[in-house]
Amino acid sequence: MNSATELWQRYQDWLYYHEELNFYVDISRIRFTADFVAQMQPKFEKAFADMQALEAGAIANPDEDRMVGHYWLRAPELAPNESLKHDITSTLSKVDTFAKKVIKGEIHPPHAAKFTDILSIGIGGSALGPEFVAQAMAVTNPLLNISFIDNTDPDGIDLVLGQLSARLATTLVVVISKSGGTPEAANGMKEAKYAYEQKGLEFNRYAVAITGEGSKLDRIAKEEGWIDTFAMYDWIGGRTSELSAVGLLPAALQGIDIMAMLEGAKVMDEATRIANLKQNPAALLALAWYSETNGKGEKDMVILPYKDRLLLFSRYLQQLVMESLGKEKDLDGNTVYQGIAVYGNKGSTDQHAYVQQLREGVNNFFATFIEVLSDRAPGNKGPELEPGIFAGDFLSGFWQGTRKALYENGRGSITVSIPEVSPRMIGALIALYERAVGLYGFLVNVNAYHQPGVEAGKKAAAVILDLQKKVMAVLDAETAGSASLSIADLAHKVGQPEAIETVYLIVRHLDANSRINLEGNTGNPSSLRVSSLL
Ligand SMILES: O=P(O)(O)OC[C@H]1O[C@](O)(CO)[C@@H](O)[C@@H]1O
Repeated sequence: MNSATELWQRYQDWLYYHEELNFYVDISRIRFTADFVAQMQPKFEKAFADMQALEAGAIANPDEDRMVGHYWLRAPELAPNESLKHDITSTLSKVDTFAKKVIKGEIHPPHAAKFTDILSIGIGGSALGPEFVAQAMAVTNPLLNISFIDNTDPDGIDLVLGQLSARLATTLVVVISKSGGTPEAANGMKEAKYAYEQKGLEFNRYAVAITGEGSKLDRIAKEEGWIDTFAMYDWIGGRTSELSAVGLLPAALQGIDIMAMLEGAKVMDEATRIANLKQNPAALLALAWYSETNGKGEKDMVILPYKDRLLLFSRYLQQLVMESLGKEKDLDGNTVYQGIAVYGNKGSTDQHAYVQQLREGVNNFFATFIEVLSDRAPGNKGPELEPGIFAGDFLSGFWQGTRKALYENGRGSITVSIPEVSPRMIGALIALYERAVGLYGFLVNVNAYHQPGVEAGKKAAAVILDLQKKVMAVLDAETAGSASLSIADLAHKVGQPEAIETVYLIVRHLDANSRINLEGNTGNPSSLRVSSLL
């Protein structure tokens, strides 16, 4: 299948086009055969049926005993009961009203007519969607500027708060955490609160929360009298929450048309509900993924949007795909080590970074190009760079050239083409990938809606913080004055001689931040003597 004529035929045979959205999916450059499609047919029939049950309210996340309802966010009429419908519509209208009031100045900071900035605090699904959408829809002069704290890196927090310092008194803080207990989000909130207090500002008059009802964050927000709280429901997973209050409130505050985002997702949902492989763009993606990875994650998914605005799409998809599919066990309890690794930034920039390896190196990936048909805002043609050639022509040429060069060297690619980057298209893209991941999860028989592996890291971190508290207590009790301890003695005295390496790493970090005294050579742990600052 290599002659140009054959490829052109394959392109036409497999091209998916959604007329209303002007949205294309091309999987012709994935080398699957008709036999493979026939073999996959029964699996898809089951996946379509499973997906239908999920949308009807089945417990699709058995471990957490949860329904999976992100599709209802853009079609509340499909929610399985009246109370859920009411939750969706009332939250949406609350988000819309609140954002309009903030933009008009009807909700304003205590000592100014209007908010100028938004500081969004959250991590994972409570940050990646809002960050992606903010960058995708950025404008030169926004109504409100948005900044993000999405980590517990103190230096990163200082940078963001430092940049906001002169405008903190007109900055609205949006704390987002579904569980309301994620340490990074909680720390970001505490650090922001401290910065407000340092300036004599009452934090509660600047803060709103988006969180599950009754969560720790919800209780804090209510007890402290924050401006408002917005509900996050247990049937919405973090990584599929961009079209809930989590993504819609930050977007609406920036003046982004959230109804268009929801509409784009709704139209895409209708298209991806069709139980027919060739007519369903999400099923086509899942088919291509399965073909490339053998249904076992054997190749990585490289996301290459040829559009700066879509730079963060790969990071957004990284969580959506990897947290959903990256599972040790399948739904029957077999050990399967499933998943598909996702990475990428943007073209043509990446052509000058890692595309060399993609073209010629280890063949362990398939590419997904995102092509945006319109180059610039309407009416802005830009300068002619060469006779008859504009900057966007280069971008398009580079994309086509890379697609061709990869294919010729036996490397597969998918191309998703959209007319422009708009709220409607963002909604459609999100809905397309949510459905593709869901269908693929059913194809490979994993629970795509839980993330048990993340808990292991969180628990291990809690153990280390606990050990650090013990280390400090021992140092304060035993080394105040002139005494000091070796690392081995210290580990022994905290009652965990086996954790000597952890004790060393804790001590080295404390020393680098001037919180203890350390003598000796840090590169030679056995030479060290540790003591308290007391
Ligand atoms: O919104 P929360 O509860 O703070 O969780 C943030 C993120 O943490 C995770 O639970 C684990 O990384 C994600 O699934 C989630 O998006």
